[in-house]
Amino acid sequence: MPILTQDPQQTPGGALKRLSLLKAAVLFIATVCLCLCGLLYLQLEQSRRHALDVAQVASSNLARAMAQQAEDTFMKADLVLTSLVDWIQVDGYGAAQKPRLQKTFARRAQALDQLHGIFLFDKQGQWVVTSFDDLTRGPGVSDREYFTFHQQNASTLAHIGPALRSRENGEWIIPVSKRVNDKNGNFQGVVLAGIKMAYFDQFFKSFSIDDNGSMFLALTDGTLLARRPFVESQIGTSLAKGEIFHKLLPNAPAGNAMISSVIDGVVRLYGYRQLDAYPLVVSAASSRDSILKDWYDTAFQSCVIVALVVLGVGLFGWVFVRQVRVGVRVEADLRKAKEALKLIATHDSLTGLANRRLFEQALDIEFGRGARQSSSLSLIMLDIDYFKRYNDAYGHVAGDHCLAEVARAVKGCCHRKADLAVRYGGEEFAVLLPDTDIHGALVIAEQIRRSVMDKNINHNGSPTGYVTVSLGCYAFVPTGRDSIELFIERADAALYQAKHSGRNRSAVLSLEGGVEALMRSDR
Ligand SMILES: Nc1nc2c(ncn2[C@@H]2O[C@H](COP(=O)(O)OP(=O)(O)OP(=O)(O)O)[C@@H](O)[C@H]2O)c(=O)[nH]1
Repeated sequence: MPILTQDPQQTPGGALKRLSLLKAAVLFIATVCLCLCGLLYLQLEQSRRHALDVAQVASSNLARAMAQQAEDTFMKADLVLTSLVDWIQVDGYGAAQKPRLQKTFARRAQALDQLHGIFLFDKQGQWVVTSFDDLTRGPGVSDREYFTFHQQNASTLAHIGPALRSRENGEWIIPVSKRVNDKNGNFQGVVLAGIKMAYFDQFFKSFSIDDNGSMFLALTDGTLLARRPFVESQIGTSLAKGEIFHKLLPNAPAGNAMISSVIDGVVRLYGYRQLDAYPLVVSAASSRDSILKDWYDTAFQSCVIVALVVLGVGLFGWVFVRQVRVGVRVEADLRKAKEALKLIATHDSLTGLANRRLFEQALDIEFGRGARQSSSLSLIMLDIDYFKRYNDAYGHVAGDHCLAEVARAVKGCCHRKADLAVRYGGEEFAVLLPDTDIHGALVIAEQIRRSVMDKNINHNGSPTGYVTVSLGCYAFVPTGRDSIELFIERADAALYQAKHSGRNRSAVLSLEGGVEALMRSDR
């Protein structure tokens, strides 16, 4: 009958608690690391957005300033052209008017910094009057876009054409022109104000943008008029397929977008704006790399710090988990050692059967159980016959072997889990049979007796020639006020009777205290 006395710390539940502590530790460390990474991500994402927002406001403001400047520049040229056209249409541009016109052209051109010059062309495209002293000679401008535009369009509004090189001095200019009509509205020529591209270049340079930033002025059809950085070969190229002209302008006349340039492929944050009064678009952009340069530096430093912290926490966690694992191992070893000690303390080392200490604990428990359940408790006391002679004949070592063999036979007849085989002392054994009446006890006693006989252990000192045992059985229903000593004494008395009746037999003690039955050996 196994006695379970468990230390709560050594139960499987304790091990489970350790295991869940380990899991909790791993979970906690993983959560801390994840939280750190999450916080870093949130913080970096927030600062990245902030940097982009600031850059967005800056590029919007820049685009607004550029739009204002471009509108002022072109409006002034437009006003000059309007007054000149009015004058020419009233007075004509005959030989008599030319000197006055030339002076007026020159004065107006000098008055506006942005103007390269003012030109009047007749309906064949030949120079009539210019703001320059010398009249240019040549094949004329009938091939120029602005000239053919006015030739073919009756509109008297100012026209801004693609940038071109002046045939006067080769300077890059943006042409602003107006149609000149006769009294009947027929085409009579074109007045042109050339706006210096250098003027815009100077204006663009007055803003501080990063080395990879860009600013440009373009027609609404995407034709590039002026750009910083200035690359001559790019002037006149079309930006129509770029995202600003292709996608953004059709939806909103002003805005911001992070896009890759169609000109140089650099990713920039563009602020763009279409002018209200003229078919022009301005844009200012800072490269993404320069906007985020400080952010990249901060992000790198933060990542290094967080990586070090995560590493530290991970290392600490690893050490902690290792310690817990070592603790679990040590605890398991201790548990095994304690179990071994308990086994030593409660079992006989020679036979492996329960010792008297365990027997007494079991008796205590079974007396209580029997009383509670009103069930019969049986005890068999057995003793090897003529064992002294066996020792004398074969020696103590052989005697020990014999004892172990008999113990095996006894143990083999304890079929129920609650049955307890005990080495009571010397060559005497006891078998405690809970919930068993005297008949059952006698059956088991006989099984033990036969089992020992069946082992056929030679014993010259015994009349039978082999080792036999004598057994005494006693059974009663505990009442709760019973004496353990009396219980053992009665079984012992039955054993005494079996011995004195010739050995190799089982005896039963009746409830009245007398020996009721003797069962002889059948061999
Ligand atoms: N080898 C060995 N002998 C033991 C052990 N314990 C007790 N004995 C011996 O068992 C013998 C018991 O002898 P007795 O009490 O005279 O009984 P017996 O010779 O078996 O005679 P009956 O019981 O009357 O049949 C003694 O000689 C003890 O020394 C043990 O652990 N090992």
